[in-house]
Amino acid sequence: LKPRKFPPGPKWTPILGCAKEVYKLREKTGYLYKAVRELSLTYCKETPVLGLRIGKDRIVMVNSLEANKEMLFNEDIDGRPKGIFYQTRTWGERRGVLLTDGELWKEQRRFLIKHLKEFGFGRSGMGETAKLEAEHIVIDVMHMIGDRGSAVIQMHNFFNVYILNTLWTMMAGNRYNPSDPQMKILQSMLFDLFAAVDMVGTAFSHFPILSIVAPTLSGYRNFIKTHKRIWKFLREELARHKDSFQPDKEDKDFMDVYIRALREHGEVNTYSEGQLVAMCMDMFMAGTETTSKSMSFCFSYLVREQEVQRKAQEEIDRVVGKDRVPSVNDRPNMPYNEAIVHECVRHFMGRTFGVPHRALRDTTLAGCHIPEDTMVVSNYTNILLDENYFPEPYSFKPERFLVNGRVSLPDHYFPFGLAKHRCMGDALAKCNIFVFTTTMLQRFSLVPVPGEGLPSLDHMDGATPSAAPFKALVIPRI
Ligand code: HEM
Repeated sequence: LKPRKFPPGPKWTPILGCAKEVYKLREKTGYLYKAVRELSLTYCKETPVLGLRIGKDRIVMVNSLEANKEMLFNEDIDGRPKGIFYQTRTWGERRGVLLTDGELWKEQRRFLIKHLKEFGFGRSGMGETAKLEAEHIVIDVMHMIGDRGSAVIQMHNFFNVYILNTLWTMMAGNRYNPSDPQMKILQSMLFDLFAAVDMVGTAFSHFPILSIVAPTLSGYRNFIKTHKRIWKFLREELARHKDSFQPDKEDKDFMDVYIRALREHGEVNTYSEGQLVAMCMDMFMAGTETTSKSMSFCFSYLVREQEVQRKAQEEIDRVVGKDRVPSVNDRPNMPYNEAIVHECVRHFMGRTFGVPHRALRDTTLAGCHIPEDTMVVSNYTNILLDENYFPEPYSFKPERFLVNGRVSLPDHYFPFGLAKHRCMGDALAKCNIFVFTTTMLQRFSLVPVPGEGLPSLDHMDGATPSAAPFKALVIPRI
């Protein structure tokens, strides 16, 4: 039964809830965020929250700016969802930092941030790592171009491994070559997984019985297969670290720090080897998927909008010149390029939902009753793609973040969340996007492939949306 004063929404039927209506609208519009918008227009004329039930899950979508701020600062809604979808990825237990809450999340998040800083996270070392990766990008692109004068490059997932490397250097002390066969498989499996599930779950999480009676159809089998592959990759990395660990030598990366803590204190409180693997998995997923998909939107628009590209290159040539590579320290002097970073993150987050929260106890939101264990999700579309906040929201206009030639971020721009669960990696994401984009544009121009038209404005739906696959003709400038 729908609880009293629960946010308005479609009627609930036994077992399915309103799954049928959501599914039909999603089929019609092609995207979950558009289905949610249509439902909100129908049922929530006066309330900024939409109440759904899909299978076993009570879900509240938070639509307005004010309601989102209220939700993100409400400590009663500071939990993360529980259940098969969120726990199968960590061996049936609650582990990691992305989808946990309470003491475990608090202690481990603090430990992770504190020690990652030793390896440059959130500090100047981060810019240096990004610069090194950007240099690899230039070498790899030049290699693709060879002596042909230009190359057609598949762009929508081009930056994935370089982005992973900036994080992995700190987490596990190594970088991967984009042509590494194991990394290629892992990245493509992750891409497919994120396209097949939503932020709020997937068929087998709303209807757990499907994981037994229809494991393939419900996506359960694929979910397990992808996770097994990632677990194997991480466990091998851990085994290598344990074998080469030398207690009297300085720690080289976060894995070393954690291994030292386990050797010195044992598996006490919330510390365990499983927790280390789960945190690496969280960082692997949250850290690469989000940034690389923001960059897919960035380059899709840069190829479409040659004028934006020209303005960015003019600023790069003026501030950095051609004799050195751009660095994150150039950011204060390059407002247009910095604004490009914010604009591409806006396009990415405007098409996705926040990481789900969970009501830890009965509470209220926008005057509605939110019972304990309800999933509560920020709907960023209604802020980041709302024309009242961002005029012509579907255009790519870096200028919207510039006031008197300087970057100025409005209060309604918070694509990394707010309050206690705010994204851990925003500084890294912004640094990578800035350094990779400016280095690419300093060295190359990207134009539509002759005869193939402009990159599509469509995009791929999923937990993290991506620009539709596209290619660009890449031509050296220097
Ligand atoms: C463009 C890139 C990114 C965007 C738009 C983004 C956005 C977000 C959002 C909206 C949240 C949820 C906040 C909430 O629950 O209220 C989040 C959480 C999180 N992000 Fe990011 N993120 C990005 C990149 C990264 C990177 C690079 C990392 C890793 C270094 C990362 C790690 C995390 C983690 C661990 C959490 C969970 C935080 C917690 O619950 O304590 N993210 N992110």
